[in-house]
Amino acid sequence: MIDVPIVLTGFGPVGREYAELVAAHRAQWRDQHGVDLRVVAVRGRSTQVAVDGVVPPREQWEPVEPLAELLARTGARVFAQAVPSDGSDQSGQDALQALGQGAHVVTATKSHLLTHWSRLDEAARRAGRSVRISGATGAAMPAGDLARSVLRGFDVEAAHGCLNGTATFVLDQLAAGHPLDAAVAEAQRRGIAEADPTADLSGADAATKMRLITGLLWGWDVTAVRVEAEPIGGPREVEPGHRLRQVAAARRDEPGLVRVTVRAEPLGGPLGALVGPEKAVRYDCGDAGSVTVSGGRSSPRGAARAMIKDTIGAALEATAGLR
Ligand SMILES: NC(=O)C1=CN([C@@H]2O[C@H](COP(=O)(O)OP(=O)(O)OC[C@H]3O[C@@H](n4cnc5c(N)ncnc54)[C@H](OP(=O)(O)O)[C@@H]3O)[C@@H](O)[C@H]2O)C=CC1
Ligand SMILES: N[C@@H](CC=O)C(=O)O
Repeated sequence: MIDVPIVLTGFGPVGREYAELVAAHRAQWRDQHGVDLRVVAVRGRSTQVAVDGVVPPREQWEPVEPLAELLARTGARVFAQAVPSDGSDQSGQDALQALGQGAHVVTATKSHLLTHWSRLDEAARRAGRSVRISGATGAAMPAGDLARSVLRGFDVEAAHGCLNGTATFVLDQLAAGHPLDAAVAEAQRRGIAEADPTADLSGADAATKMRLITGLLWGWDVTAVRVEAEPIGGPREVEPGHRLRQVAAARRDEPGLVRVTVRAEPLGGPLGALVGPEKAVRYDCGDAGSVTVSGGRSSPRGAARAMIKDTIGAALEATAGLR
């Protein structure tokens, strides 16, 4: 049995779902996978709490101690991150700290991956630990797993994806005649859209996820990838049998560039067929054909499930680094 003490940072919708899943399924995963996942501590912005099963109510949390001390004291094997993708340097520093102390990093947070990509990869390889980022590349849809390992040897030529659940949901609401504000508010109510939906609508979030995918797929330095993005505007005429979709794309023969466009996709195709906030990525694999991954819940629960998958994967598989 592999013991997996976990320090979880971030107790918003995703972090709460993650902690609940671990508490509810610990015995099952012990039997099924031979791993004993247990959250031993949870940290917020300024408070933390020791955990033994269910996370105690916030009134019982105490001021945070330095992360290094918490990781050492708990013997953390996994450092799970579900903190805001707000561009702060802290999440990157925390992940580097955890790797330096011998923990794997599992994250749904995206922004520090863009700024710390190479440093995280190097630190993880040095420590012989993994950085797993499925939750950051499309919640429960395993597009990142395909890019990281499953399609090795297929020589992927291009990737096209609907990677932002809010965008797909909002475009369909607009097509059904609802105003933009109402569509975004409903996406927020469902926990899909960010509190500030700018990155959902501008294409920046989809571009971020595609940048991460290119790093996993082709080893691009995601920090340096350029983005050209078309924002979602008002309603638009679309030819029959098609739906508007926000599509993020990258090609191996155009290294360092991700494009996001709003374009008509056929209803019968993998991107046009998406429902609600579902996501999909099509990988064009030359003589191996096209491989599409779609579905997987796009929600805090879906992101938490992706983090669970990554936690179990990091504990069981002998990989190091981001890829
Ligand atoms: N919602 C979704 O469907 C998906 C979300 N994601 C990503 O998952 C991440 C988490 O999202 P979500 O659960 O919505 O929560 P939030 O992004 O709203 O994060 C809130 C939590 O983060 C904590 N926090 C903020 N800063 C720090 C810090 N410096 N150190 C420790 N904790 C901190 C807050 O602490 P406190 O409680 O003390 O305020 C709070 O517990 C985001 O990066 C998001 O982009 C990824 C895929 C899907
Ligand atoms: N706001 C994002 C949530 C996950 O990254 C989305 O709509 O996909």
